[in-house]
Amino acid sequence: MATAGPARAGGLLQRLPPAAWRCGPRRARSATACPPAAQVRQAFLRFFQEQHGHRLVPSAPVRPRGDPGLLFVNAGMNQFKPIFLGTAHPQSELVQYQRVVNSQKCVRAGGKHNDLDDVGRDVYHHTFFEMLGNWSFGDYFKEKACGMAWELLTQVYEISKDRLYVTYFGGDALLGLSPDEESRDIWLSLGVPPSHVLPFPLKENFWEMGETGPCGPCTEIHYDHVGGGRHAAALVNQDNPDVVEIWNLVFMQYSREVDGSLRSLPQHHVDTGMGLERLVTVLQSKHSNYDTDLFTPILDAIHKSTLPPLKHLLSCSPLHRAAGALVTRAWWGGADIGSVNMAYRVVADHVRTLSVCIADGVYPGMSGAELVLRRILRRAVRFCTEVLHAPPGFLASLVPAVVEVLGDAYPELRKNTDQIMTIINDNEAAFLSSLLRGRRIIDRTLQQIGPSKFFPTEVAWSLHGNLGFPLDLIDLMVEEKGIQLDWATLGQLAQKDAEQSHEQLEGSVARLDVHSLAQLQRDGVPATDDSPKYAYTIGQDGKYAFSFCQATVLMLYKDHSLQKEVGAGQRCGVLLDRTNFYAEQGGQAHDQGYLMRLGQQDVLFPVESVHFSGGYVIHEVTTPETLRAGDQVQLFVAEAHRLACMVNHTATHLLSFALRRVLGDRTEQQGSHVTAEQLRFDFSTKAPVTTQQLREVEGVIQEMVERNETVYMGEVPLALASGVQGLRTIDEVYPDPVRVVSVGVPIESALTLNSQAAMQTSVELCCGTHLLQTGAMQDLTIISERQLVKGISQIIAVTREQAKQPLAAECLCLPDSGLLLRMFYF
Ligand SMILES: Nc1ncnc2c1ncn2[C@@H]1O[C@H](COP(=O)(O)OP(=O)(O)OP(=O)(O)O)[C@@H](O)[C@H]1O
Ligand SMILES: [Zn+2]
Repeated sequence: MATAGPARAGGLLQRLPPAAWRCGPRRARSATACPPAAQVRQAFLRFFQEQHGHRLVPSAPVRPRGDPGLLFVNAGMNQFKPIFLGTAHPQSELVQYQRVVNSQKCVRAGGKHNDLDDVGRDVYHHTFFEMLGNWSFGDYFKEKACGMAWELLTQVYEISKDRLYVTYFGGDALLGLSPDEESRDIWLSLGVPPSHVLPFPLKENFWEMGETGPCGPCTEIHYDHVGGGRHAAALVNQDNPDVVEIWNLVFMQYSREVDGSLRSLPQHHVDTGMGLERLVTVLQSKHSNYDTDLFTPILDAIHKSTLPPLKHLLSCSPLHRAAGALVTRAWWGGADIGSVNMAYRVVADHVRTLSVCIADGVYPGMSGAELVLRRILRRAVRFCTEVLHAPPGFLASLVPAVVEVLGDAYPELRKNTDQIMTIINDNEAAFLSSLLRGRRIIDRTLQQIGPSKFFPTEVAWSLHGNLGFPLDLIDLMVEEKGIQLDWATLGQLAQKDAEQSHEQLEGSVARLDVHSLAQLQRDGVPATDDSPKYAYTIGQDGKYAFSFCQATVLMLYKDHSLQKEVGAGQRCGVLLDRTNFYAEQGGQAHDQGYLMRLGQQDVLFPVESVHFSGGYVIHEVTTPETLRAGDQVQLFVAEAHRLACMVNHTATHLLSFALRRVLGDRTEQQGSHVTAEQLRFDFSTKAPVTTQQLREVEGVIQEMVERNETVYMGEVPLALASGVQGLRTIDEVYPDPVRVVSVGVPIESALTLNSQAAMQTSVELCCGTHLLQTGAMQDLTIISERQLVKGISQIIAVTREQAKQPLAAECLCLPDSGLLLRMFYF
């Protein structure tokens, strides 16, 4: 399909005032005539949705779903990763996506994409930003993608063409990759002058998802903020604030293999991302993102309540940036004008990030994304207090300004404003008091070490780990006394930490890669029939009988490839036509057990883990003997372990219901994890939970257990289930049809229109395995309840015999983590 002409583009924006788009850099600069950011965002979405048949998909929360390698959602493509990897559930909506458009909340403040250090120093990198993107999943490719991008920028947004430069992949001899001449020629054919079409090497113009996985050449669009007929090609990709990348179009056509080689992907995809803040800066004829209406209300709010004057704030010349870089090391001792400007930018940026993260359920904490958020908060607090001399509570007071800017696009901010402010205030108070404590520890240590060049590494590491002190802050504090941190040793410790968490992540996982998944689909291998996991009954005596399951080995998976045979002593994934093993998902631990080859009763193949990927269940085993495709196996699930998981999973549903009953309807589940030993349940609550309330919660559960209520389970269309009032869902992507679990009320009654059942008992969307009657739970005891942060609590509970045992009194102290911990002794 040819790209739409100007007439259609004009039609697209017909509801926008014509003047709104007439403030390009070469036109009159009038703040009022500039398109507000909201219109810019809207025009992007409408262009792809209405003119080019894309489906509008809402922004995913910034807390990643099912991607343990990722701290925050950092690009629009994250939520579509299962499509690129081929792991999307065959019954999920994802597999139907062909053309998609969205505006994604992104955080780049840790992990691979970490722009934290640039924030405040330049005027176009933020820790939180919005990425506008359009996607093709096996649909259009390079020509249409470039054509639409060019049309949007030059005809709809009316950006002058002579300010735009495009880059393409210039090839890589080592990898044997030729230049992406296809993209180059497309740009030329669109009328971009050859002097504006520039080749760049792998580093700039080849995009990779990670060390392995989908990748491909990209083509980027850069904008020259100076213009005036100059030729700025030499400034492209030079980190020059005058010539900035605005849009990146990635063409996913390869996958990087473990051995470093590249293989063609089964399907070619387009993944694009344009920073809204940078685009709005261009369209509002500004030079700095902080000068646009995405930031000015926040900067005004800072200005109104702080003493230092707002000077040169919005223009960040290279000179200013250099000054900014210098003062970061100096401002601890006192403020200067450069750091005031930087402080405004840092605080405005960080309060946006904090607001968005907290609204999406990431709270400042002790590890992973939570820890990163805590550092962001502490960095913001330091700038507020040390540079802007703002009183406690100042940072949180900026949240309404953030909500004013972003609340229409992301209503969750409006919904959670109070909670965001409370959490920021609580954490600020904890930090300020730990600053005092840290200062005392540092002073005492300095007195004790006598004449020494270095500050003791173990003290610094512990201040860093336990009190959340940034190492550079400790460095500045000891530097005043002429002492240094031993950065070499600290670097080794940090490296060790990173390696450990990497190993934990990579360790046990047996997941099918994109090629194997595509090959299985190509070969017509059906998704694993795992319905036997639900095949169990309960006898008169209340005992559970699990049905027997026999299956055929369809394929083995080892060294990232599908194999027909695996020799003895090898660790591999076993793909069967059917299984009764529960694969780790939905917060429930995977089953344990073993496989046995038919007719060979003396050789057990213990199952170490069970994973689910693209509809296939993979059993991870270390083979005691050769295993081949076609072998018949019997499956033995460890029944006691499975039953314990079932008890605890059903208990989790009852707990969720009972908490809502006792604490009110606004109690929302934030996360849960069910193992055979215990259950963990995180939930939001307005006020701290009292001991009395916890006893009531246990009482509600006890009644449901004593009534030995039937647990009804069944599959229903997702649309039907999600419309039910009071139904418990968590922000997960559910398959369609979806499984519903209802306690005491048959599914049909629970889901009828106007049914109050979901308000009066536990009705949840859930794929877990559950008891058939609540009686087997016997008892439930909450063994700990603690507040993770104000507004979010975590309960750990045990059931059956364990619930009846008296607990040993134990006192847990967390070093100044801002956590309130309570243990209950029964
Ligand atoms: N930290 C950020 N703050 C604001 N916008 C960003 C940031 N990082 C990326 N973007 C925007 O998202 C688009 C796509 O992201 P991509 O990963 O290609 O950027 P990038 O190559 O990291 O950008 P840069 O090289 O400028 O840091 C960019 O073209 C830019 O407009
Ligand atoms: Zn569940």
